[in-house]
Amino acid sequence: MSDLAIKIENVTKIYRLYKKPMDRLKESMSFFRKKEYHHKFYALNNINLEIKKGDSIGIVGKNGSGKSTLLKIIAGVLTQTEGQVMVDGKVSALLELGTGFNPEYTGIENIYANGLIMGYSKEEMDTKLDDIVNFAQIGEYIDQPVKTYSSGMFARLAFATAINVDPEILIVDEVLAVGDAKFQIKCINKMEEFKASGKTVLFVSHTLEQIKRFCTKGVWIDQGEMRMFDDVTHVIDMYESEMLKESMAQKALEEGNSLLEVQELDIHLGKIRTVTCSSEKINTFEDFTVDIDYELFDDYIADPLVGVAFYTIDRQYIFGPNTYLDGLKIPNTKGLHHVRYVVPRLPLLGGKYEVDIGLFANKSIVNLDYKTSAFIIEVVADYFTEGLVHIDHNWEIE
Ligand SMILES: Nc1ncnc2c1ncn2[C@@H]1O[C@H](COP(=O)(O)OP(=O)(O)OP(=O)(O)O)[C@@H](O)[C@H]1O
Repeated sequence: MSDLAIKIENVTKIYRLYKKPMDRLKESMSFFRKKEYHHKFYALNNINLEIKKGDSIGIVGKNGSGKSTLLKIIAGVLTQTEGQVMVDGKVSALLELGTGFNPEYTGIENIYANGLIMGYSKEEMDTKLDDIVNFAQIGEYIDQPVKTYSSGMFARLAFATAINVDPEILIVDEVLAVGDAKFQIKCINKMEEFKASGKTVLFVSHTLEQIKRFCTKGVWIDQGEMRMFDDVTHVIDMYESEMLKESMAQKALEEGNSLLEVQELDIHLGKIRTVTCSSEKINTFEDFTVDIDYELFDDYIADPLVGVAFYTIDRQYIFGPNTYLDGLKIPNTKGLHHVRYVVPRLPLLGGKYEVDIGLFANKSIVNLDYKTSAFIIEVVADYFTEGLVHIDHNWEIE
């Protein structure tokens, strides 16, 4: 666990859903024959995740996909049905508005109550109180019961409390959307400070730009399952492209296409057919090529592009050029096409590297096909040095 802040193993959360309230009662009364009146709903299904200390993780997914459920389980306010969650460090969680606050208590009383839950004494909270109250800036409302607060005031108090109690792990679930723009900027700045001091942040937001700017890694939860855990830009790109595909399919449905046609449109716009690299074992500074055959199934595909991305074995992103960024137009007509990616004098140093291949449309917004780790290359370096890539250089001596 030493460099891990959070480890989640095979976590599943099941809710029992009953058609009628009466069914719940009937089930509890059926002692002997144990008849079941519910069906199981998997809010999370077998999630595995390792989050390193200092990581800032953005969690995305459609409404109801399980993001808040995951955060609540990590924060310890909800128990998983199956699996293990290990958390190393003090957690401060800003969950849905209202969680963790007593509506009858005043702002001040809630600040102390929250501190107590996190394991701080009254004396310790006395020293933090001024920072919290100054950050929240809700004036004399701080002495009123929180049930009288507007949602914006509530968000201010919740954020001020969570960030000023010195947690090692900060969990922020969408609450920033509630505050006004000025307060949002203040919160993001505070979160940046928090991140810069090497602490761990988990952040759910439907504002993808916010996640892209703030987080280093992304998690995509889809119908309770983990679709992706990778470099944040990659996750957001794939997520956005899927959302766009879905809205294109929805539009086509609304325009009267049959479901079959829509499914065709959704799935079969294009496909990577074959990927062949010049050699899977290669020396540093050797020429390296990748031949990619792709097929398009329609003539109207706008601005297709092919990308190649290099990753380390533990998925650190190294380099990911694509034909569009390099100013090259590739064939966009129906049929089979071929592009060759050429690297003269491969500058990678010794080690194994994963290579992803992607086929996109609309200047990389629509993901047509993506092969994560299409192949792995082993690079042998005669050149004796350390690191990932060789950077051309000279030494000069006066
Ligand atoms: N107490 C509960 N009983 C039954 N189902 C529940 C309960 N709590 C949550 N769910 C269901 O679990 C699923 C996941 O909910 P969750 O709140 O984690 O989604 P989310 O990704 O955070 O959504 P949003 O983006 O809308 O906040 C949803 O379908 C929700 O209806």
